[in-house]
Amino acid sequence: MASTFQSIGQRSPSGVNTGQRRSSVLSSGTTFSWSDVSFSVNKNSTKAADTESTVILDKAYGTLMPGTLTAILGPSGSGKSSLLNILAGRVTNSAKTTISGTVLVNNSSVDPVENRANVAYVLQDDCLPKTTTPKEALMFSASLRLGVKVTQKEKKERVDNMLEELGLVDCQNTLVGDDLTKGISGGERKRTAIGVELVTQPDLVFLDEPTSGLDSYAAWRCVTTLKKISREDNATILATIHQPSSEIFQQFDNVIVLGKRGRVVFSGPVEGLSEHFAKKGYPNPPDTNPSDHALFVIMTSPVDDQFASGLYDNDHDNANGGGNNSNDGSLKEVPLKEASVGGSIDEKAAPGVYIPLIEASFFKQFRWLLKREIRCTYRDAGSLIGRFGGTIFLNILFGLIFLDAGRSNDANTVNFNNHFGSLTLVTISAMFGTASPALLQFPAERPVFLREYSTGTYTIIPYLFSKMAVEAPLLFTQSLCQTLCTYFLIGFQGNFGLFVTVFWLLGLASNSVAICAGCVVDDVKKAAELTPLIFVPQLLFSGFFVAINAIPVWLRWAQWLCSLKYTLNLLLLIEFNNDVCGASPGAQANCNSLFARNDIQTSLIWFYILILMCLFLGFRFLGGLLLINRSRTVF
Ligand SMILES: Nc1ncnc2c1ncn2[C@@H]1O[C@H](COP(=O)(O)OP(=O)(O)OP(=O)(O)O)[C@@H](O)[C@H]1O
Repeated sequence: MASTFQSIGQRSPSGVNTGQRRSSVLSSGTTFSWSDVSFSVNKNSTKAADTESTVILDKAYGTLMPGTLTAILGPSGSGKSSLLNILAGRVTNSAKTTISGTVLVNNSSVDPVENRANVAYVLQDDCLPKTTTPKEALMFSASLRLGVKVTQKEKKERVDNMLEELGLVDCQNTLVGDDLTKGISGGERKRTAIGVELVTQPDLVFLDEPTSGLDSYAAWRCVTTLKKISREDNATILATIHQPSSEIFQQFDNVIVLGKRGRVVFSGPVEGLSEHFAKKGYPNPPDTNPSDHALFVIMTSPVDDQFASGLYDNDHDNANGGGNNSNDGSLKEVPLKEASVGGSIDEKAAPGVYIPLIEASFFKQFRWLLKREIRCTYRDAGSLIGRFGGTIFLNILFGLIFLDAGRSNDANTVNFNNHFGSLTLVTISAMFGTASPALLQFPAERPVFLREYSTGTYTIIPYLFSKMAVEAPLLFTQSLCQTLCTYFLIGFQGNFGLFVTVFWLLGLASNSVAICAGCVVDDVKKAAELTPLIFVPQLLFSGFFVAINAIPVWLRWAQWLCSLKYTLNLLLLIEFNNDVCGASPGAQANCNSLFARNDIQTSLIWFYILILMCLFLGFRFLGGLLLINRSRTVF
């Protein structure tokens, strides 16, 4: 049961890593086949021998020929998406899942993970940036994914042709939008997602439910376009589909029907489906869509009867890896075991690693990403207003509540505590204000990154740099706004420029922590739930509620991870300088007590700055690693 994917880690017979051969090998059309593909889910998240497992796919097989459009059909939960994900290299063996089988590309055994870059994969969820237009999305994909041999002029032409072909000309300059922001329609969004992949003229295209959520006309139009592209570009296209109408079903050349117990019921030309069911004792009633009939039989007749009737014993038996369908729709046997000669089977091979094939240079990736990031930022006016409006409102409020608290540098302990308290609260507010936008936005943006990264559009470093290049000036402006609102009202006495700089450092570090958290969780709701876990410890180590010296020694190490603590150390040293503390012996005593309680030392100023920089860079680096790790198992 615990066998690994048989072809994992293998190279093609030529010794070339198949994940890096996008155009050279596949340009003349791709024959893609698979056999004995099994997938099971272990119930206890372990592969121990006694672990119960659920079989999702059992020795699935199929063959796709160049220039054909194939559908994967089956009842809900029959494993359509799982099969597509496995073939596209988006799912690998893990503690919870076991996958085995053989995948052949042009008769050479490949590891689907390494082969990822050769597959244009259109996800069920569109995963497009909401503040981009269809034309910009296609241009972004074409510019970064088509090699330097294609000139920018040709890329523009391809984009225009694709927009035309997909019927997106009228909405090419409308924002994509999302559930909350009105943009192009659902069908247009789906076609844009398809265009983003097809503009690179891939040989192999997989689509997960391209028609879901579309009305019947939009669905028909979508499938018709796919068929046209398969013919014109000699592309090999495979799509999972839910309950297609007769008109849509007839557009497909071939169909693979998944049935019960993870088994393949039928794999062959669309016209052969009724015949297969009739031969096994389930004749198609007149005027009934063969795909509806197939699903109806699978869902309603007793499973044992289905197996007893030989419904799953195809003419193209498993040993041969399934049937093969030529362009004219006729069946042709291809013995896959024979075809796989040259791709040795090594169960001990290391799991495949996806190394994206990047066509564009580092600077080109950075330039395009930066351009998009800037555009998305200024187009998302609501977020900008919320961010800066919130900062200004809150800090004016602090300023009014703590009005002149910073000017009372006398020996009075109450006044001193107000002065210290105002600085602490403004700093806490700065931490939340700079981290929240990233914490709430990044989980929503992450699927776009994962899709683009896994299709080799760009690498992680230009992505993180481009985000930083836009975020850093925004954080600086936010810090400046905050300081302007509080500094003069409260009457802080430290250096204004140093205040802004330290708040900015805090913003950079908090932003990194937020991005790191956004990499761990799946959605905005979970990110919001994670907020206390990230920020409450920061408050505990800030020295405001409890002095650092009062925290148990074995817990004090955690302060090293708290940017708030070092920001406060710096700000207290800037604010409670010689002018403030030296005003009277009482003021000096208060300052000394404050610094001693929180273990703050003037000689360590550069050390505190260094820690903040390390937190900023360290969490950013960790976020990058988490993102790469995610992209291995999730799209
Ligand atoms: N990683 C996983 N862990 C646990 N269960 C899984 C996993 N992947 C797939 N499954 C299960 O496998 C079954 C098939 O899922 P899959 O999404 O492939 O079905 P489907 O045919 O595409 O369904 P639908 O048509 O409803 O989208 C489901 O019961 C699903 O819960």
